[in-house]
This record gives sequence, structure tokens and C-alpha cells, in this order.
Amino acid sequence: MATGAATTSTTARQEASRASSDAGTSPPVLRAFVDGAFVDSAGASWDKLDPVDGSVRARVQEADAALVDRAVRAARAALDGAWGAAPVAQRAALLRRVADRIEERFEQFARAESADTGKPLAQARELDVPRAVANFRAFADTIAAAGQPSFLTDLEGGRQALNYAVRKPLGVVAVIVPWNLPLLLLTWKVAPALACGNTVVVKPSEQTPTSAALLAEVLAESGLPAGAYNVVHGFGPASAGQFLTEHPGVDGVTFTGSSATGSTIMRAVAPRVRPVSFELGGKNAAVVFADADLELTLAGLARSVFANTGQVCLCTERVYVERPVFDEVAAGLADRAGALRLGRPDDPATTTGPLISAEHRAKVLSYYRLADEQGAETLVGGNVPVLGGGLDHGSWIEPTLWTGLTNADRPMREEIFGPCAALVPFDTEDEAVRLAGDTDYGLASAVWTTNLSRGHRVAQRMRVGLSWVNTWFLRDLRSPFGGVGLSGIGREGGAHSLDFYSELTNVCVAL
Ligand SMILES: NC(=O)C1=CN([C@@H]2O[C@H](COP(=O)(O)OP(=O)(O)OC[C@H]3O[C@@H](n4cnc5c(N)ncnc54)[C@H](O)[C@@H]3O)[C@@H](O)[C@H]2O)C=CC1
Ligand SMILES: O=C(O)/C=C/C=C(\O)C(=O)O
Repeated sequence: MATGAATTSTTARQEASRASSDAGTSPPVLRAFVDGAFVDSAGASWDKLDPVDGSVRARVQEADAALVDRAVRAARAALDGAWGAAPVAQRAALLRRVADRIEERFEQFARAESADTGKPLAQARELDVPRAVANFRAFADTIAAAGQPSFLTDLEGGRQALNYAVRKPLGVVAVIVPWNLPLLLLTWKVAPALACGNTVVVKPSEQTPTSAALLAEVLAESGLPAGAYNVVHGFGPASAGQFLTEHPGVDGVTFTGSSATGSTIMRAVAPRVRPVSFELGGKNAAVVFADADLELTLAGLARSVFANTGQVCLCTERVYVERPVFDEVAAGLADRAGALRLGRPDDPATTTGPLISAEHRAKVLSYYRLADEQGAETLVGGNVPVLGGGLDHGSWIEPTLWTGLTNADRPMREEIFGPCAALVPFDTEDEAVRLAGDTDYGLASAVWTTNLSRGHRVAQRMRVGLSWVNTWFLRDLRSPFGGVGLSGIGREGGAHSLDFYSELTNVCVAL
């Protein structure tokens, strides 16, 4: 039971029934989850708006500094108590139960995720919720199988020493996640953090607070001790995000979001020299060679440019096409953009949702205008659509393609994070690699070719963390995930996640 400044608290089960029964009546109130209970905050509240039609979806209570402090203290107590002492087998078993329980509540998670973001319900069912389940199962497997190398060290005189390392939790981990794939990215961090015995304080995006609260219910039902998972709602600067990252009780920060915020968080933890793991933005390139299977390529490009309305850090915003097939690729991709169906999330015909917010649409639209000013030819889109049926209060935008831009133009250099890309021709492999690498970012790339030698060669030359050939966003959760340059620091995934979420103590025994 929570104590201190909060005025009321409820169990996870009570909150679950409240949140689910509120649908269709007054918007639910979302509160922090601290020390195993939902608690009121003395801070302000804000309305979480539906990006589909601008209606109010939830009233969210902002955690003030005192509540963030309580959350960090609760996490510390759980680390020093039940969860920190839990053996690996117990942690792995808990993660598997969590996966099972998310599956039991599959539709509730899918609807919550779709409602917060406006993304098609079909996408939440096919991508976001299955990945949350997979994240918990993958890290249960990873921690259960994790070992450490040991070394027999030869000493003078024929003696030896045994060196081995023991894995310990990093500690209290701040988990700060964005709004584009809220549940997927939250569980991608929470699952390995808990697997390694850490406790967490989560700050979901102010735009997408719901799935973090649902996950609190599931974790509590699955037997996670109170205090091991806490949620504080709020914004970044002068709000829960800043209070959390500057808190002296936080031992490390894992963050996905913009490069600018990553830089701010680095400064926040610098005085205490805390480790960070950052998955930041991208300005990702696709390279299409003339020998590519164009049907496969166009389908892949359409997905990589327009998936999640372009709001995935891995999305392609620059498409370099070998000159002989340039016109064909441009026309084919424009056809596919024109075939996308913008609409309500629960309409099975909908392929594409709105952007997350009016503010984000203003940003994306500013790049559409900039592309016009810089002389781009707009092949398709370029505007705000008129959809009718109440949708025109939402944050809709047209899928958009340009030609005529160069790498010097701002729409080619800055992350837009919308359903748009520019196509540029190239003549040689070296030129393609140079153009693709001409960016301060370095997250992902995709090479499209039927020449496998070239595929391997070009993929390896890309200055990125993730280099796909004839595919995009194909994930094996054991493989390293992260970026170079402005795209991030560190790698997560499989054993790489264990490395971030653990401290190792090397024991050296003279034999
Ligand atoms: N995965 C990605 O690559 C993402 C990239 N972006 C990029 O960032 C741009 C801005 O979007 P935002 O929502 O403002 O992203 P953001 O990076 O500012 O926000 C992401 C998360 O960080 C938190 N945050 C913000 N400032 C913070 C601070 N000073 N300390 C601690 N936490 C803080 C936010 O509350 C949110 O939970 C987008 O237009 C897009 O270009 C946004 C979301 C995800
Ligand atoms: O597959 C993943 O683990 C992550 C995918 C997407 C992002 O990290 C993002 O959009 O930020």
C-alpha cells in the first residue's frame, strides 16, 4: 500500500476494472503506479486527446517531484528486498507468466494501444501486442541461458588463478519511452531490466500513458513484488521526466526518443556519471539497385516509408534509386502511397492512422512546406486531407513522396517522423553508399538487390546499427539493436541488453 503525499490508492485489480468500465462514459483517470498501487498525485492533470478526432480519451495525473521521489524509493526498497533477491529461475518464470497474461488480455492491450495512438487496430494486433509478448518470452529465455566466461590464469611457478564474473542488477533503472510504439518499446526495456533483477520507474510518453498502466496490472497479477515496477506520468522538462533522470536514486537510464532529448538526459545524469542506453532518431536510407526484384522492393519500400504513419525510428525517409529504374520505382511507390486508406482504427479497410498529435502534424507539415520551397516535385500527397465524418479534428496528414531534393536540403537531413520520403537517383554503388552515409544519424538502412554479393557488401559498408537486405524491420530479438552517431548509444537485444542492465563483479581466486 502506498504511503506519504498521495491521498488515495487502489489495488491494480480495482484500477483495472475502473479503466475498462469507463470506456464509453467519462474519460478514465490515469494515475501513477507506485509501490504496487495506483496513487493520486498532488500535481496537475492534462487531457490526453485522441489523434483520430481530437476528443478527450483520458485525464492523466502528472506526477510531481515528491511522487517521483516516492517511486524511486519504492524501487530501491524492492531492489534491496524481494525482487533484488529473486533467483534467476524465479525471474524467468515471472516473465513467462507476464507474457501469458498479456495474451489473455490481448484485445484490451490492442484496443488501448490503438486508442492512444490512433494506429489501426489490425496493426496493434499484428505488431505491437505480439511483440510485447515476445519481448517477455525472449528475455526469459535469454536470462535463463545466460552464463559468464571464466578464465584459468597461468601464474609463475605453475600456480593458477580462477577468474569469473558474477552478474548483478544495475539497480533502479529509469525507463523513458516515446509514443510511436509505446507498449513494444516499454516491454523491450522492462523485460530485460526485470530479467536482470533490476527495479524500474517508467515514464511513458505524455501522449500514450495507457499501456504502461495496463502493464502495471499484469505485472502485479503475475506476482511481481510491490515497488519493482512503478509508473510516473508526466512530461519531460520541469516534469516527471526531468525529476526522474536527475534523481540521485536512479542508477541508469534507458531511453528511446529524439536525439535532442537524449542529449538533455545525458546532461542530467552526467554529474552522477550514470550509464545510459539510447535508441534515438534516424534519417534512414533505402538503396534500390536496378537488379532488384521490383515487386518485392516496392512492397518493402511502401512498408518502410509509411508503416505506423512513418512514425518508427527505423522508417525510410531517403530512397536512393539506381537511375535505370528510377522512374519505375517512383511511379510504383506513388501508386502504393495513393492506395493507402486513412480511416478509423477499427475499420478493417484502414491501413494508415493519423499522426500522434496536432503539434507533431504541425512539425511534419512544416517539412512538407519546406520541401515545396526547396523546389521538390511532390509525386503524391503534400497536404492535410479532408476526411469528414468527425475526423477533421484529428491529426491526419497525407502520405507524401518527393523528387528533386538533394542531400543538402533540410528535408533530407532532419528527422521528419511522418509518412514521407524523397527519391534521389544514383549511378554507382560507391555513390549510393556515400549518399546513404551522408547524415549525422546512423540507425538503419535497407538495400534492395538480387545480387547477393552486392547485398552483403553494401550492407556491411553502411554506417548504421541495423543494415537490412531485401527486407525491413525484420527482427530477431537476440540480435543487437541500436544506432551510431545521433541515433544512439549502446545496443540492446539478447545478451546486449543483459550487458546494459547488469553490473559484473569479477572474482579472482588464487588457487
Ligand atoms: N523512437 C524515435 O526515434 C522517436 C523519435 N521522436 C522524434 O522526436 C520528435 C519529438 O517528439 P517528442 O515526443 O517530443 O520526443 P521526445 O524525445 O521529446 O520524447 C520521448 C520521451 O522523452 C520524454 N522526455 C522529453 N524531454 C525529457 C527530458 N528533458 N527528460 C526526461 N524525459 C524527457 C517525453 O516525455 C517522452 O516520454 C519527433 O518529431 C520525432 O522526430 C519521437 C518519438 C520517438
Ligand atoms: O523493434 C524494436 O525493438 C524497436 C523498433 C522501433 C523503435 O525503436 C522506434 O521506433 O523507436
